[in-house]
Amino acid sequence: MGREFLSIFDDWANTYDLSVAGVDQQYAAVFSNYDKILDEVVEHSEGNVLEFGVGTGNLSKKLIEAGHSFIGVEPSLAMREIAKEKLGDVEILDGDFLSFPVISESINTIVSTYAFHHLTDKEKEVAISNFSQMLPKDGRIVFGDTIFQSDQAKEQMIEQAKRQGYLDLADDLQREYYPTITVLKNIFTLYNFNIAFHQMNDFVWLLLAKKN
Ligand SMILES: C[S@@+](CC[C@H](N)C(=O)[O-])C[C@H]1O[C@@H](n2cnc3c(N)ncnc32)[C@H](O)[C@@H]1O
Repeated sequence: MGREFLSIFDDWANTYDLSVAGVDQQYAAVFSNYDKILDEVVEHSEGNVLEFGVGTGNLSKKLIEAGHSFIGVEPSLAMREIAKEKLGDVEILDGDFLSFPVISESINTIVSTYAFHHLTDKEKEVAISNFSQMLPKDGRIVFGDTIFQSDQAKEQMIEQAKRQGYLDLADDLQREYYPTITVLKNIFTLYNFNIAFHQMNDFVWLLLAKKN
């Protein structure tokens, strides 16, 4: 469950860091301000951090450099191998948002960038329910991901991508489960979080949630 896009990431792993640098024109706007987005996630993280969808380890590296105790979870073997090359002796577990090894350390902040949209909205709710149980009072969730202000805004972005000839991007926006702000607000509120959103580029928003 939630792992149906894994082969895409196994294939993308070797060139992923070129994409985030903006080399792939189709995704340049999605990855615009990439470093700033990761820096903001680090800025809002506190204490022991658990990251999902580590990818090639770019956010992990910044969290470790900022002095956080860190555990990563990543389902793609190819991505885990690149992250381990980059990070050295760091714990990166084989797992995903819904299914991962038992974490015995107490966690203060759960983070993720460009990954939560791989879950359907129903699966997102299951994940947040579980994270709410894992986190203490004032525990945080800090996500950066593509989020839309409305279904209509999402449709407009898909049409714009088609007009620009960005057909991979248009397919991606239609295939994966990019949520609206309203859907996320409802889920996080239901599971006892206060939540705020900040827009980081035309696609990506920072989601800041604190457990009551
Ligand atoms: C676009 S990359 C983002 C990588 C990194 N977080 C970053 O910001 O550059 C998405 C990552 O999420 C991982 N992923 C895919 N499905 C997932 C799931 N269900 N749970 C956790 N991670 C998942 C992919 O393997 C990939 O490494």
